Amino acid sequence: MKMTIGEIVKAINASLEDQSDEVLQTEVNGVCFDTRKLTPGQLFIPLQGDHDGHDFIENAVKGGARATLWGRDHIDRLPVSIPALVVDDPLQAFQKLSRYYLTKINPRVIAITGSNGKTTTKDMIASVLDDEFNVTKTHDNFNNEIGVPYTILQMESNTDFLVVEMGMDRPGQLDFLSKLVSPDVAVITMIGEAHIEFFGTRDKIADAKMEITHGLKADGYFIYDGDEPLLRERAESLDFAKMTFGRNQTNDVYAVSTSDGQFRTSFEVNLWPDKKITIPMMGDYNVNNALAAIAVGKLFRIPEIEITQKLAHFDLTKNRTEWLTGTKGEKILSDVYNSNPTAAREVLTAFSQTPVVGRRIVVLGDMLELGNQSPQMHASLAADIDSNAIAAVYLIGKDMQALYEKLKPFFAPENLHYYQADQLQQLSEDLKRDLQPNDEVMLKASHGIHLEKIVAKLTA
Ligand SMILES: CC(=O)N[C@H]1[C@@H](OP(=O)(O)OP(=O)(O)OC[C@H]2O[C@@H](n3ccc(=O)[nH]c3=O)[C@H](O)[C@@H]2O)O[C@H](CO)[C@@H](O)[C@@H]1O[C@H](C)C(=O)N[C@@H](C)C(=O)N[C@H](CCC(=O)N[C@@H](CCC[C@@H](N)C(=O)O)C(=O)O)C(=O)O
Ligand SMILES: Nc1ncnc2c1ncn2[C@@H]1O[C@H](COP(=O)(O)OP(=O)(O)OP(=O)(O)O)[C@@H](O)[C@H]1O
Ligand SMILES: C[C@@H](N)C(=O)N[C@H](C)C(=O)O
Repeated sequence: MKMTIGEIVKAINASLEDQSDEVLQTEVNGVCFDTRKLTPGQLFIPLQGDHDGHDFIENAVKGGARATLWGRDHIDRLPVSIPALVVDDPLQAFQKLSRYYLTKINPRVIAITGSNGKTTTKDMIASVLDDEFNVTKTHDNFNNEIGVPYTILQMESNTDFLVVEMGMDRPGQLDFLSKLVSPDVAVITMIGEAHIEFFGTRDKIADAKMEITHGLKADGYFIYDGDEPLLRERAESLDFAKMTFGRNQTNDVYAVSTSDGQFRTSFEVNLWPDKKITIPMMGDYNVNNALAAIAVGKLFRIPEIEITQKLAHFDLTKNRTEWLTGTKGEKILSDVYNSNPTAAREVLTAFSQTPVVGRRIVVLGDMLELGNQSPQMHASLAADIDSNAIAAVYLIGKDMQALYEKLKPFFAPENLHYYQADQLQQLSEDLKRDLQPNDEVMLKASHGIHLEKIVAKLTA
């Protein structure tokens, strides 16, 4: 992104003391809200976290910030060494600037949400489009009221498509994000139980997910999991053009056959009979993510051969069904970015079918934000852990105790381990000790449990 300070001042209606041409014509080359990642020439945006971003202005200046937004309630500490664009609320100004920039660049916008599969589907869609078009996509998991404006402001001036992931954990959030980006295409991958603590039922999660259509352009497309009744019944009342994907043959795009592999999954799709499509990852559920990407590719007339090739090779964001090798040579399936019952069940099913020379070992951490249903939801995973397929289980977190109790009758004590949430270090040491070169170990937990620290130790 390149904009002059004068353009930014106008776009967000900021106050600026020094209105000299020299200042107004100064160009910034990006935005940053974390001085630890700031590069010279950027506009610093002080946001509120546990600390106040305004407290890091000296770091911003040292880091080469060319200008900064500045909250009016901090006017007593107005910086003088770099232009300070004074606004009522830096976050709202950040969002307003992103809206202005989006309108200026005017790409086609594909917005993706869903309880699971957002990041994977986003990566697949971006890959399918990026030969024919200039694509900017969400990086990492930057999918909320900060992450989406940040993604918008990453666009270059020649961006044709913005492929943006949208997350939510409260009603109203997707309404805001959808109206911020005015998508040409809105995609819902599926409805699970993520963040059900704040909704109570999957029905209410579906209502919140449907908010992604609130900003959809009148001639836009709504693409969704047609096998999900909660989405089908809500889509019926919408006037938008629609495309469905899934396994039922009533869908516009459906998988005809699938074959699961450890490192790749193949399937055929109704659009191109007898043509095998391969994705470089395990998990039958990822076929659905690929079907959504195929629907988008078809919508924008990407040739079938190109869609197939791009799905076979795309850069999946880390910590999602990612195979790694441990220091002893053991195979590690790292799926540690987040977890919820549907996602955990899907990965356990896929992992239990992988070919293995040694033992299959499962490491599961708490699934957060499930509310008062959480213990039962944790215990329910016992149905997906077959002691004939899984040799040993390691569980960590308060609610994983419910699963631990459920599994006791099926595993010898030496093969069933339970750890309190603050015993991550002990779990790590025990796994380091117990894992053997021929083992395969899968790890999955909510972000807040930080199993990525264990993956780092096992692969260091
Ligand atoms: C505001 C901010 O930057 N927060 C990030 C910060 O949090 P923290 O409270 O630790 O900030 P600090 O108190 O340290 O600092 C305050 C600000 O000052 C900046 N700063 C600090 C030190 C310094 O030396 N220089 C500085 O400039 C600092 O950058 C702050 O701005 O750090 C955390 C750890 O890195 C970040 O996690 C935190 O990021 C917040 C959470 C955030 O929203 N980041 C977005 C870019 C984002 O999209 N993050 C996603 C997570 C999104 C998510 O959880 N999505 C959910 C659903 C959506 C729910 C939504 N309501 C929500 O809660 O987010 C999902 O299910 O996907 C990500 O990173 O994964
Ligand atoms: N279509 C799907 N159906 C069910 N589970 C899925 C699906 N796609 C992915 N998953 C599971 O969800 C995990 C996270 O995938 P991904 O990061 O793509 O989803 P996400 O919606 O971005 O998740 P989060 O909101 O936690 O970032 C995967 O590793 C897998 O366990
Ligand atoms: C940050 C919050 N929206 C989130 O993603 N919570 C999950 C459940 C976690 O922290 O693991």
